[in-house]
Amino acid sequence: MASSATEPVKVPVKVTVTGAAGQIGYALLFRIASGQLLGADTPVKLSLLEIPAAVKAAEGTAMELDDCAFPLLSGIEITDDPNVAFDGANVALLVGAMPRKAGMERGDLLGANGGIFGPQGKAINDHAADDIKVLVVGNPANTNALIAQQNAPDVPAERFTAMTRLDHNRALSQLAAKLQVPVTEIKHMTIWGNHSATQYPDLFHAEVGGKVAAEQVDGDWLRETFIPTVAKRGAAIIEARGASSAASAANAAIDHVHDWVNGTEWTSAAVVSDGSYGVPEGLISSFPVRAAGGRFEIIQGLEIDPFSRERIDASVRELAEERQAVKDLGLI
Ligand SMILES: NC(=O)c1ccc[n+]([C@@H]2O[C@H](COP(=O)([O-])OP(=O)(O)OC[C@H]3O[C@@H](n4cnc5c(N)ncnc54)[C@H](O)[C@@H]3O)[C@@H](O)[C@H]2O)c1
Ligand SMILES: O=C(O)C[C@H](O)C(=O)O
Repeated sequence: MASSATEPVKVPVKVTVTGAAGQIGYALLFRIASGQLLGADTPVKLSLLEIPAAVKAAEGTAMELDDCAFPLLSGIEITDDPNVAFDGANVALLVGAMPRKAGMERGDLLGANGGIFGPQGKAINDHAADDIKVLVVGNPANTNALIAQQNAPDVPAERFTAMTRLDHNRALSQLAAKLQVPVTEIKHMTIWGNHSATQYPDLFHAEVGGKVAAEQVDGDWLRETFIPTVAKRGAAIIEARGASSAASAANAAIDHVHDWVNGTEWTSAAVVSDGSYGVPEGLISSFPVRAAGGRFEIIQGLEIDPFSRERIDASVRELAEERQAVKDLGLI
């Protein structure tokens, strides 16, 4: 329907998706185009970045996107050149990277994937729109985000984030099943640290029915079942599916950016540390965050008990080691 003279016509938001021909890309693009990322009144222009060998497959996905006749989709471009893909981008979803195979940890991918994120960070620095927001999904996500951010010195560091929303959603689901409550009853869930097996899903600040979640489950379940189930869920999915999570990862990416843009009282996201909670400045670590006015802000003032302190410190130590490793590789 044509808009009337009095209706403001919204300029399409340019959303760049890397790894567009991959598994997550396939689960993600249709949801972005349907309005689930930015809202039902925001037109989007998709920019798909792929390696040359996968451009044809991305073209096939674009044909399918066309065939959906999404009212909000104002255009699709496909390229293997990051400088083109990020030109004028408002939102960048950095998905394109190799997934791990059974028996690997996500950090084992640093050598294979780290090199992707420096050039992409530079292209974002040189070409993206002033309001660019970046979510890194490709693993190891926190340190890849750090590499991109360090290669984009002109972009405010806070615009670079990494995805721990899948871990957050997994934690909600596991706790809801244990307590036999709807996920909507759970408030203030938090993932701290790295998107890795050292991550710390925290039930000492989570609340169910207004009461601390950790007090509603037994300590053994919390330590021996809940934490490892959430932290190792990615490996369990790989074991079961023979491929890494895709639709749930795409869903988490939608949740992350949707809440970043539209606001939320409390979620988990890996953001650049300002030193809060003893996390060394500059590391991209998961925190409890709120979002307002298009900005994430680390929720302050939480008391950290000794058990949680130890877990957070262990995950943050791993992030510091990964930062050192990419320094040694000359990636930052
Ligand atoms: N943070 C999370 O919670 C989370 C969750 C699931 C998966 N992941 C990670 O997301 C990444 C993608 O997973 P997938 O299942 O979609 O993998 P996939 O192998 O199906 O797709 C990856 C795609 O990226 C493309 N690609 C590779 N290098 C590229 C580059 N330089 N520029 C653009 N595209 C490039 C490949 O051609 C491929 O099409 C993996 O690293 C995986 O481990 C992260
Ligand atoms: O675990 C993986 O390697 C994929 C992804 O990071 C996940 O958490 O499912």
